[in-house]
Amino acid sequence: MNALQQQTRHTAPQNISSTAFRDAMSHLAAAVNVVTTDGPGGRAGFTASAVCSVTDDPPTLLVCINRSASAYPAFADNATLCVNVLSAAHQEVSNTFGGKTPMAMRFEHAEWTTRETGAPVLADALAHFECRVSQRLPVGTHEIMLCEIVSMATHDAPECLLYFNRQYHQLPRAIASAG
Ligand SMILES: NC(=O)c1ccc[n+]([C@@H]2O[C@H](COP(=O)([O-])OP(=O)(O)OC[C@H]3O[C@@H](n4cnc5c(N)ncnc54)[C@H](O)[C@@H]3O)[C@@H](O)[C@H]2O)c1
Ligand SMILES: Cc1cc2c(cc1C)N(C[C@H](O)[C@H](O)[C@H](O)COP(=O)(O)O)c1[nH]c(=O)[nH]c(=O)c1N2
Repeated sequence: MNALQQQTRHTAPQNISSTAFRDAMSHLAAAVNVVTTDGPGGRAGFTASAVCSVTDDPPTLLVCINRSASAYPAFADNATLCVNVLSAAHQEVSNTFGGKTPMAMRFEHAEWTTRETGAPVLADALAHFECRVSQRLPVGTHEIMLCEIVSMATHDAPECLLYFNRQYHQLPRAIASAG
Protein backbone atom coordinates (compact mmCIF):
# COMPACT_ATOMS: atom_id res chain seq x y z
CA MET A 1 0.00 0.00 0.00
CA ASN A 2 1.60 3.32 -1.02
CA ALA A 3 1.68 6.45 1.19
CA LEU A 4 -1.38 8.01 -0.51
CA GLN A 5 -3.45 4.86 0.08
CA GLN A 6 -2.29 4.77 3.72
CA GLN A 7 -3.43 8.39 4.29
CA THR A 8 -6.82 8.07 2.56
CA ARG A 9 -9.75 7.07 4.78
CA HIS A 10 -12.87 5.93 2.93
CA THR A 11 -16.29 6.01 4.63
CA ALA A 12 -18.88 3.51 3.43
CA PRO A 13 -22.30 5.02 2.57
CA GLN A 14 -23.92 3.30 5.56
CA ASN A 15 -21.32 4.86 7.88
CA ILE A 16 -21.78 8.51 6.90
CA SER A 17 -22.83 9.73 10.37
CA SER A 18 -22.86 13.39 11.43
CA THR A 19 -19.56 12.73 13.21
CA ALA A 20 -18.00 11.23 10.08
CA PHE A 21 -19.43 14.13 8.04
CA ARG A 22 -17.91 16.67 10.42
CA ASP A 23 -14.55 14.90 10.33
CA ALA A 24 -14.60 15.09 6.53
CA MET A 25 -15.83 18.69 6.54
CA SER A 26 -12.96 19.68 8.81
CA HIS A 27 -10.82 19.24 5.68
CA LEU A 28 -12.47 22.25 4.01
CA ALA A 29 -10.68 25.52 4.71
CA ALA A 30 -13.07 28.42 5.07
CA ALA A 31 -13.14 32.14 5.76
CA VAL A 32 -14.36 33.08 9.24
CA ASN A 33 -17.16 35.64 9.60
CA VAL A 34 -19.29 37.20 12.32
CA VAL A 35 -22.84 37.55 11.05
CA THR A 36 -24.90 40.16 12.88
CA THR A 37 -28.44 41.50 12.88
CA ASP A 38 -30.57 44.08 14.66
CA GLY A 39 -34.24 44.94 14.36
CA PRO A 40 -37.64 43.90 15.76
CA GLY A 41 -36.10 40.52 16.70
CA GLY A 42 -33.32 42.18 18.70
CA ARG A 43 -29.55 42.40 18.22
CA ALA A 44 -27.56 39.17 17.78
CA GLY A 45 -24.46 37.73 16.16
CA PHE A 46 -22.69 34.40 15.65
CA THR A 47 -19.48 33.11 14.09
CA ALA A 48 -20.08 31.52 10.69
CA SER A 49 -17.90 29.71 8.16
CA ALA A 50 -20.85 28.44 6.07
CA VAL A 51 -20.91 31.66 4.05
CA CYS A 52 -20.31 31.98 0.32
CA SER A 53 -21.02 33.97 -2.80
CA VAL A 54 -24.09 32.84 -4.80
CA THR A 55 -24.43 35.19 -7.81
CA ASP A 56 -23.24 38.62 -8.92
CA ASP A 57 -26.58 39.45 -10.62
CA PRO A 58 -28.14 40.49 -8.33
CA PRO A 59 -25.16 40.48 -5.90
CA THR A 60 -26.14 37.73 -3.46
CA LEU A 61 -24.45 35.61 -0.81
CA LEU A 62 -25.71 32.84 1.46
CA VAL A 63 -25.37 32.15 5.18
CA CYS A 64 -26.27 28.84 6.83
CA ILE A 65 -27.48 29.16 10.45
CA ASN A 66 -28.27 26.37 12.90
CA ARG A 67 -31.86 26.87 14.06
CA SER A 68 -30.81 25.72 17.55
CA ALA A 69 -28.38 28.62 17.88
CA SER A 70 -29.23 31.25 20.49
CA ALA A 71 -28.88 33.84 17.72
CA TYR A 72 -31.44 32.19 15.45
CA PRO A 73 -34.68 33.81 16.76
CA ALA A 74 -33.29 37.29 16.06
CA PHE A 75 -32.24 36.33 12.52
CA ALA A 76 -35.63 34.70 11.95
CA ASP A 77 -37.45 37.91 12.91
CA ASN A 78 -35.16 40.48 11.27
CA ALA A 79 -35.13 41.16 7.54
CA THR A 80 -31.51 42.37 7.37
CA LEU A 81 -28.06 41.21 8.50
CA CYS A 82 -24.39 42.00 8.08
CA VAL A 83 -21.61 39.55 7.19
CA ASN A 84 -18.35 40.80 8.79
CA VAL A 85 -15.37 38.97 7.28
CA LEU A 86 -12.66 38.54 9.94
CA SER A 87 -8.98 39.29 9.50
CA ALA A 88 -6.17 37.53 11.37
CA ALA A 89 -6.49 40.17 14.10
CA HIS A 90 -10.02 39.00 14.98
CA GLN A 91 -9.46 35.44 16.28
CA GLU A 92 -10.75 36.43 19.74
CA VAL A 93 -13.82 38.05 18.14
CA SER A 94 -14.52 34.68 16.45
CA ASN A 95 -14.23 32.89 19.79
CA THR A 96 -16.52 35.43 21.48
CA PHE A 97 -19.26 34.94 18.87
CA GLY A 98 -18.60 31.20 18.51
CA GLY A 99 -21.02 30.24 21.25
CA LYS A 100 -21.47 30.07 25.04
CA THR A 101 -20.84 33.82 25.49
CA PRO A 102 -24.10 35.58 26.51
CA MET A 103 -25.38 37.56 23.52
CA ALA A 104 -25.33 40.92 25.37
CA MET A 105 -21.62 40.48 26.15
CA ARG A 106 -20.57 39.59 22.61
CA PHE A 107 -20.56 43.18 21.37
CA GLU A 108 -18.56 44.50 24.34
CA HIS A 109 -15.28 43.77 22.57
CA ALA A 110 -14.04 45.12 19.25
CA GLU A 111 -15.36 48.31 17.62
CA TRP A 112 -18.90 48.08 16.25
CA THR A 113 -20.80 50.71 14.24
CA THR A 114 -24.07 50.82 12.30
CA ARG A 115 -24.58 52.00 8.72
CA GLU A 116 -27.44 51.27 6.26
CA THR A 117 -29.42 48.41 7.85
CA GLY A 118 -28.78 48.92 11.58
CA ALA A 119 -26.98 45.56 11.79
CA PRO A 120 -23.71 45.83 13.77
CA VAL A 121 -20.74 46.43 11.46
CA LEU A 122 -17.21 45.51 12.63
CA ALA A 123 -15.27 48.72 12.06
CA ASP A 124 -12.07 47.02 10.83
CA ALA A 125 -13.55 43.94 9.16
CA LEU A 126 -11.62 42.63 6.16
CA ALA A 127 -14.90 43.20 4.32
CA HIS A 128 -18.49 43.68 5.34
CA PHE A 129 -21.70 43.02 3.41
CA GLU A 130 -24.94 44.56 4.68
CA CYS A 131 -27.80 42.51 3.27
CA ARG A 132 -31.52 42.10 2.92
CA VAL A 133 -32.60 38.46 3.43
CA SER A 134 -34.38 37.62 0.16
CA GLN A 135 -35.09 33.89 0.61
CA ARG A 136 -35.01 31.38 3.47
CA LEU A 137 -34.61 27.62 2.88
CA PRO A 138 -34.86 25.25 5.86
CA VAL A 139 -32.54 22.22 5.39
CA GLY A 140 -32.27 19.70 8.23
CA THR A 141 -31.03 21.46 11.37
CA HIS A 142 -30.15 24.66 9.49
CA GLU A 143 -31.69 27.49 7.50
CA ILE A 144 -30.01 28.79 4.36
CA MET A 145 -30.50 32.56 4.21
CA LEU A 146 -30.06 34.02 0.72
CA CYS A 147 -28.99 37.63 1.15
CA GLU A 148 -28.97 40.46 -1.39
CA ILE A 149 -26.22 43.01 -0.77
CA VAL A 150 -27.41 46.57 0.01
CA SER A 151 -24.09 48.05 1.16
CA MET A 152 -20.50 46.83 1.47
CA ALA A 153 -16.90 47.85 2.14
CA THR A 154 -13.45 46.26 2.09
CA HIS A 155 -10.34 46.91 4.19
CA ASP A 156 -6.92 45.74 2.98
CA ALA A 157 -5.72 44.11 6.21
CA PRO A 158 -2.47 42.20 5.66
CA GLU A 159 -3.78 38.72 6.66
CA CYS A 160 -7.10 36.89 6.52
CA LEU A 161 -8.42 34.41 9.09
CA LEU A 162 -9.11 30.84 7.97
CA TYR A 163 -10.59 27.84 9.76
CA PHE A 164 -9.14 24.47 8.73
CA ASN A 165 -8.72 21.16 10.56
CA ARG A 166 -10.59 22.60 13.54
CA GLN A 167 -7.97 25.33 14.00
CA TYR A 168 -7.52 28.95 13.01
CA HIS A 169 -4.90 29.81 10.39
CA GLN A 170 -3.68 33.10 8.99
CA LEU A 171 -2.93 33.74 5.32
CA PRO A 172 -1.00 36.80 4.13
CA ARG A 173 -2.58 39.01 1.44
CA ALA A 174 0.50 38.95 -0.75
CA ILE A 175 2.60 35.83 -0.90
CA ALA A 176 6.12 37.18 -1.12
CA SER A 177 7.06 36.35 -4.69
CA ALA A 178 9.87 33.81 -4.73
CA GLY A 179 12.99 34.88 -6.25
N1 LIG B 1 -22.12 25.04 9.54
C1 LIG B 1 -22.12 24.98 10.88
O1 LIG B 1 -23.14 24.94 11.55
C2 LIG B 1 -20.80 24.98 11.59
C3 LIG B 1 -19.60 25.20 10.89
C4 LIG B 1 -18.39 25.19 11.61
C5 LIG B 1 -18.40 24.95 12.98
N2 LIG B 1 -19.59 24.77 13.59
C6 LIG B 1 -19.63 24.56 15.05
O2 LIG B 1 -18.51 25.15 15.65
C7 LIG B 1 -18.07 24.36 16.75
C8 LIG B 1 -16.60 24.05 16.55
O3 LIG B 1 -16.52 23.16 15.39
P1 LIG B 1 -15.14 22.36 15.16
O4 LIG B 1 -14.60 22.78 13.85
O5 LIG B 1 -14.30 22.54 16.36
O6 LIG B 1 -15.47 20.82 15.09
P2 LIG B 1 -16.67 20.03 14.45
O7 LIG B 1 -16.22 18.64 14.32
O8 LIG B 1 -17.92 20.32 15.20
O9 LIG B 1 -16.86 20.65 12.95
C9 LIG B 1 -16.00 20.23 11.89
C10 LIG B 1 -16.59 20.77 10.60
O10 LIG B 1 -17.86 20.15 10.39
C11 LIG B 1 -18.80 21.11 9.88
N3 LIG B 1 -19.90 21.22 10.85
C12 LIG B 1 -19.79 21.13 12.19
N4 LIG B 1 -21.00 21.18 12.76
C13 LIG B 1 -21.88 21.31 11.74
C14 LIG B 1 -23.30 21.42 11.68
N5 LIG B 1 -24.04 21.40 12.80
N6 LIG B 1 -23.89 21.55 10.47
C15 LIG B 1 -23.14 21.58 9.35
N7 LIG B 1 -21.79 21.47 9.32
C16 LIG B 1 -21.18 21.35 10.52
C17 LIG B 1 -18.05 22.41 9.70
O11 LIG B 1 -17.60 22.50 8.38
C18 LIG B 1 -16.88 22.26 10.67
O12 LIG B 1 -15.76 23.00 10.24
C19 LIG B 1 -18.93 23.13 16.80
O13 LIG B 1 -19.94 23.36 17.77
C20 LIG B 1 -19.58 23.10 15.41
O14 LIG B 1 -20.87 22.54 15.48
C21 LIG B 1 -20.78 24.77 12.94
C1 LIG C 1 -15.06 28.77 13.32
C2 LIG C 1 -16.53 28.53 13.57
C3 LIG C 1 -17.40 28.47 12.47
C4 LIG C 1 -18.78 28.30 12.68
C5 LIG C 1 -19.28 28.18 13.99
C6 LIG C 1 -18.40 28.25 15.09
C7 LIG C 1 -17.04 28.43 14.87
C8 LIG C 1 -16.13 28.54 16.07
N1 LIG C 1 -20.65 28.01 14.18
C9 LIG C 1 -21.24 27.82 15.52
C10 LIG C 1 -21.81 29.15 16.07
O1 LIG C 1 -20.92 30.21 15.96
C11 LIG C 1 -22.16 28.98 17.56
O2 LIG C 1 -21.18 28.28 18.19
C12 LIG C 1 -23.48 28.27 17.67
O3 LIG C 1 -24.42 29.09 17.05
C13 LIG C 1 -23.87 28.06 19.13
O4 LIG C 1 -23.84 29.32 19.74
P1 LIG C 1 -24.88 29.69 20.91
O5 LIG C 1 -24.19 29.28 22.19
O6 LIG C 1 -26.15 28.93 20.65
O7 LIG C 1 -25.07 31.17 20.79
C14 LIG C 1 -21.51 28.06 13.12
N2 LIG C 1 -22.87 27.98 13.33
C15 LIG C 1 -23.73 28.07 12.27
O8 LIG C 1 -24.94 28.02 12.46
N3 LIG C 1 -23.24 28.25 10.99
C16 LIG C 1 -21.91 28.31 10.74
O9 LIG C 1 -21.50 28.48 9.59
C17 LIG C 1 -21.01 28.20 11.82
N4 LIG C 1 -19.64 28.25 11.61
